[in-house]
Amino acid sequence: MTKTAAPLVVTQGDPSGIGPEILLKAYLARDDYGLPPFFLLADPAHIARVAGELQLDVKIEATAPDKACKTFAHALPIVSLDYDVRGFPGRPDPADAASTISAIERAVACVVKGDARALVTNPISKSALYDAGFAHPGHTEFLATLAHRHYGGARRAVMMIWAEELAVVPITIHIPLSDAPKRLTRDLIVETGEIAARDLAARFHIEKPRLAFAGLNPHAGENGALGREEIDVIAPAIATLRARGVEASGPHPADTMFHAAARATYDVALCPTHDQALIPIKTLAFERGVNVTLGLPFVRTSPDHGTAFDIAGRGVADPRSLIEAIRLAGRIS
Ligand SMILES: NC(=O)c1ccc[n+]([C@@H]2O[C@H](COP(=O)([O-])OP(=O)(O)OC[C@H]3O[C@@H](n4cnc5c(N)ncnc54)[C@H](O)[C@@H]3O)[C@@H](O)[C@H]2O)c1
Ligand SMILES: N[C@H](C(=O)O)[C@H](O)COP(=O)(O)O
Repeated sequence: MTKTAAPLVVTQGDPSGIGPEILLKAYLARDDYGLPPFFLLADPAHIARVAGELQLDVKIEATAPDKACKTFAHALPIVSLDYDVRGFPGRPDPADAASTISAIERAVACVVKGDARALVTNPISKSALYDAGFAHPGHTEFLATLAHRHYGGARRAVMMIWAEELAVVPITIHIPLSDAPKRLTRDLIVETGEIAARDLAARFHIEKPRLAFAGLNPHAGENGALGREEIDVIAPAIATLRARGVEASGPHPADTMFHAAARATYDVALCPTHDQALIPIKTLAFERGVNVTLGLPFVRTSPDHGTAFDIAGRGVADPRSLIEAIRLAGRIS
């Protein structure tokens, strides 16, 4: 199958979360949003159960990846994971962890083989997977490991959350906040900036991406009086990036770089810590934001929200972030 003709592959995510529901709703909205064909990696019996319970009138067809595009017009194509998924809404079950992990591994294998052009992941519960022995902090880091497994070489995956009005990159991701200053090295900042600049040019067709770096400390350190990371680590990394031809500015005070006029001056904001980056985007565009993994030899997108166990099974989950994730994966792959 040629890459552009191939469908997207979507993972089940945690089957006790809202993933199955928003996927069914996205399929029902496929024509309204002009979605490219996709298939789901899941247990067809479980997805049929969710559709029945939520009264979502979706025809489901178990199929193979090469039949998915044809099936997509009249039924939701599901490639079976070969697990009997329990997926009771709102109650993550350790017995389902293997199927959740398998879906991610198989989705990457599908993309590597050319059976799919890009992967879209439904949310996983990190703590539920950790309890089951999953050794990776999140999708982003796991996908770097899978890329290494398939393609070899050192692989670094960079998280970006994207919406029309703002794109953000957390430079450190799934680590305790107290560890972030220690992990924030010049090399990490330079590598993250180079990956972001390269993929924004290659995949988002921004000719000369403008990167804006946030400081770590209040007021970006106030010339060293409120912390020295800006002077000792972040500014030298920005200077290195500039010397390598990347358009980089900062370090900017993190609290004042997200208002509309400031946002107009850059294409992506890179922040030392996870929440510095994710709070502004999830405040501005929670229902539309897309998590995109940069730096990999394949495209992966995901909704910007999590498993939402508190509303799973109630039929009220908003599918728009997943819909935008599917659209973006189609656009940039
Ligand atoms: N891509 C991913 O796999 C991903 C992303 C973020 C969080 N998570 C995981 O999700 C779990 C729960 O995280 P959380 O509670 O911080 O965030 P969450 O996004 O699951 O939920 C936060 C709040 O937003 C609401 N919400 C989320 N998505 C919604 C939707 N589509 N429609 C309507 N309301 C929605 C929830 O009901 C909840 O009140 C955690 O284990 C976390 O690790 C996974
Ligand atoms: N850090 C992300 C967020 O808070 O939205 C989320 O946990 C997803 O991370 P992965 O895509 O690495 O699972």
